Amino acid sequence: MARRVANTNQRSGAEPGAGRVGSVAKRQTALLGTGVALGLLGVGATLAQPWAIGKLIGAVSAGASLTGSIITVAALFCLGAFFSSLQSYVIGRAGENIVYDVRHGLVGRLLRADLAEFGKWPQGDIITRTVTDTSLVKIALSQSLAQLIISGATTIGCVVLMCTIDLSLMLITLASLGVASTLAIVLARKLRGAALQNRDDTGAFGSGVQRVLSALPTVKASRAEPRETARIGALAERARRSGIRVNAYNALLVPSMNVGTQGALAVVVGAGMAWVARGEMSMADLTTFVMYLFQLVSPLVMVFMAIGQFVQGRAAIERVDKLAGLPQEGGGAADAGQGLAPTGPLPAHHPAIEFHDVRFGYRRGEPAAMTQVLHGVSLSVPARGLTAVVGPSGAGKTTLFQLIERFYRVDGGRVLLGGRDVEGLPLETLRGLVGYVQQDSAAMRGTVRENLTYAQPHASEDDIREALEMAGLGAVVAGLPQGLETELGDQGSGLSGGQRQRLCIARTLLQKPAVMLLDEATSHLDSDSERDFRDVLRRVSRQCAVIAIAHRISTVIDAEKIVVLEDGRVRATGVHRDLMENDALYRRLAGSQLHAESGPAATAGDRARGEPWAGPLPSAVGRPPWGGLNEQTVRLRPIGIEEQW
Ligand SMILES: Nc1ncnc2c1ncn2[C@@H]1O[C@H](COP(=O)(O)OP(=O)(O)OP(=O)(O)O)[C@@H](O)[C@H]1O
Repeated sequence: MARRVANTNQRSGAEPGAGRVGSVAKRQTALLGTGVALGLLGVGATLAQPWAIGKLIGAVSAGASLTGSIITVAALFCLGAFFSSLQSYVIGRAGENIVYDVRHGLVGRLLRADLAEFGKWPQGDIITRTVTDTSLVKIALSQSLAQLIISGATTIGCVVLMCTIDLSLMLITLASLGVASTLAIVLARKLRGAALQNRDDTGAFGSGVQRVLSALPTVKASRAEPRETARIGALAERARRSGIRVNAYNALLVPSMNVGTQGALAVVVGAGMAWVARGEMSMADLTTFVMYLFQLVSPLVMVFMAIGQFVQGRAAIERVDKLAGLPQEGGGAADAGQGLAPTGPLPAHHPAIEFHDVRFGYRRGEPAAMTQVLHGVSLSVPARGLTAVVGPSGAGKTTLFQLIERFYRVDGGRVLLGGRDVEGLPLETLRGLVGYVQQDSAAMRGTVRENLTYAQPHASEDDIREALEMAGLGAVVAGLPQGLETELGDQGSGLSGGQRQRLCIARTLLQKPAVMLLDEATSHLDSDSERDFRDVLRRVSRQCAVIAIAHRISTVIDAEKIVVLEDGRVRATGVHRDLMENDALYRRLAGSQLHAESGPAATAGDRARGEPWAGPLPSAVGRPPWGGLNEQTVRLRPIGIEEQW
């Protein structure tokens, strides 16, 4: 019976991302409020300055004492500067807190994201959203929001005070500014669309760069540098074009306000001077009015700049919210800690792992189309000993492991660990009991020790030494310049493929799992190391259940149980000798391997016998139509090989 309709690990479908950033910003309300309050105090001091200067001019005209007026003006200047710098510090601090909270929360959600959903996102875009967009969120939610409030308050204050000085002059001013403001609002709308496009284009560029950098040796070996440079250049060009559009709207926004305010200034000074000449207005009032108009210009421009920034920031907020809305793993009763969480080894009377009629398919594309991979798989793995899974490429071997780890959920049937459905186990418990060495051994940048103790950060020195020895890596690590403290590069570069693989095996051994999953763990090992590794497997499989996916039948030839998987179905189960007798596919797999292993030996032998080796191909050798070796190439090969041809 098909119990589930979706194979993602999340329970409630896509999670709405909207509002996540907003709720993070709410935590900074107190600090932002303090910043805005300080800013408004600064606004008060600034708005009082023209009034105090008007008083000073009045005192000069009346021949009165100037001391009090001068002290007031100086005090207002100092207070304005003090509040403004304090406001700027407090708002900046709130901004940094916001970006920290957003990034911290986002990384947490990314690491707990459902793998099926996570895999749909280009990694470069994820990085752009996590690093660059979050910076824009900071600017939008702190600086521009505060600027909007403070400059808005200054503008309103100026307008009110100017109205009290001369209402007619103020109406003339507002009419001149109205045209510019309308234009600015239209421009701000266009800016938002352009900013959103530019963020997406920048994300696509980031993805393109990440894609080639993660496969640089392949790019070089395929001589694809010019092609990739052109392809990524085209992405950069798209980002450049949308960036220019953002810039153009930004460039129009502020000058359109400047032109409006300068026009207003010219009209006000002309009309005001005429009224002063007719005795309808005092010079002190006109001076104060013009000073307020000057004070109005800068905050008004700031309001529109802040709108521009906020609009760009909103585009970034939408992008970050969408990423933060990635469905999460777990979330069920078991993960909330209500499930019975077994600790320590699994009960010996239960099989370690059981698959009961498991059906599963990956979903790809939008709308999702399912490719059925497992068609009713049933198997069981004893609590101790080595169980091998063999089968042709694409048969679904790795998929079995992904379902044990609950990276994906089954569409039908059940997967049991120690007699309990993995669905009912908290993920933390499940993944603590199961050690997984992946096909592409995942080593990371960091020291050898950090890599080793990744799953067991507090492992003792004795345990580390034992795990290294068991994985056959003791001598290798001892020979490294700084031993365990030797730094490895990205993806563990600095070690050979085989050493990286053994490092990952040692890491899993250190975890002392109840079930150990080894996905082609010996593919990088040479014959001697493989023989040693078989001893390791023997030793480990006495302690726990070991399930090994093996392309090399020789690694698992003495396994207690071998499962042959073909096209997502269990085709046969047994020990090596039985399968050799009874299963044609197994015989073929084992046979082709023996053949493959004897091939290179013959070649090496031929070379060792000192057969003539013709060296590099002459440049005149033509390229056959299918791109492989041609007749001349064959003739250039050593005699032993030529005979084989
Ligand atoms: N993340 C994925 N999304 C979609 N399809 C997938 C995904 N991973 C694997 N598949 C498909 O599922 C099928 C089984 O893949 P799986 O990796 O389990 O095979 P395998 O037997 O381990 O192969 P190999 O021996 O080559 O590693 C393949 O056809 C593969 O294309």
